[in-house]
Amino acid sequence: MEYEQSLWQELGWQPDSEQSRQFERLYALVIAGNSRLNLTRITDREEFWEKHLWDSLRGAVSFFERKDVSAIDIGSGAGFPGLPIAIARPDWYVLLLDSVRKKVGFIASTLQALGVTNAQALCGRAEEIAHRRDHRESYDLAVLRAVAPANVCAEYGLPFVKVGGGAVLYRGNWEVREEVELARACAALGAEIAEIDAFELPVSRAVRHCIVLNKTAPGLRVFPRPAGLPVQHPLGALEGEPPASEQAH
Ligand SMILES: C[S@@+](CC[C@H](N)C(=O)[O-])C[C@H]1O[C@@H](n2cnc3c(N)ncnc32)[C@H](O)[C@@H]1O
Repeated sequence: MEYEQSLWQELGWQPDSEQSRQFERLYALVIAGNSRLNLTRITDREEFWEKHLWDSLRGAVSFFERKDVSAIDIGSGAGFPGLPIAIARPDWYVLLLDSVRKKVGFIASTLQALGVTNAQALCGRAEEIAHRRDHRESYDLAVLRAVAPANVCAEYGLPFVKVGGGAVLYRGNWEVREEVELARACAALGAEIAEIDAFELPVSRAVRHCIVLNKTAPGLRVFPRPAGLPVQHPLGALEGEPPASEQAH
């Protein structure tokens, strides 16, 4: 598997044989589940390795030096980026949250089939689950890929994060306007933008940005606002039409 070897070299992290086996099995399960559940448009094997496995790990790899991290993947869909992260770091705990029951069912059965015991799937909306005492400000790391505009993702994710913890927003293109809006949202949510990490995927050369947020202060209890409000009235939004790239990944 020369192709996969070169991907992992570029990431600076190598799966062991058990993790490679789990990635193979994950691919087979996603392809099998796709016909029933329409989970992803990425079905080509090499594309799956690059856009689902490599990309999922790329956003979290800078945290890999930390042990026993408690992480939450919000809007996990078929399990990305949280599932590859849970496979890569068996000492971490990863909660995979999504509001669509059939997707959460797929994640739960996949965790079982893969023998992944350090992750759980939960069905619910971020706006509701973040107010539960057992989840609020309880995680070292929140990851969100392709869920909503960045300022909305900040409102979904930061209330789950402990003070001193972080969030990674996986984005495609990145515009100045998004950064201004995100910075304004972060100011309301007790966080700051720590890093904007721009890179290209190793094969397709598609542009990606990982936006790293640091939680610096406890958040106000009003956040996240009730379901739907963060999208309808995004925190920190500037006047005028949002850029077309905001939802893109
Ligand atoms: C485009 S999919 C991305 C899935 C995955 N993160 C990925 O990158 O492949 C967005 C997912 O976010 C979920 N989602 C959107 N808003 C949500 C919310 N407020 N709470 C929980 N899940 C949400 C949707 O159900 C959907 O599965």
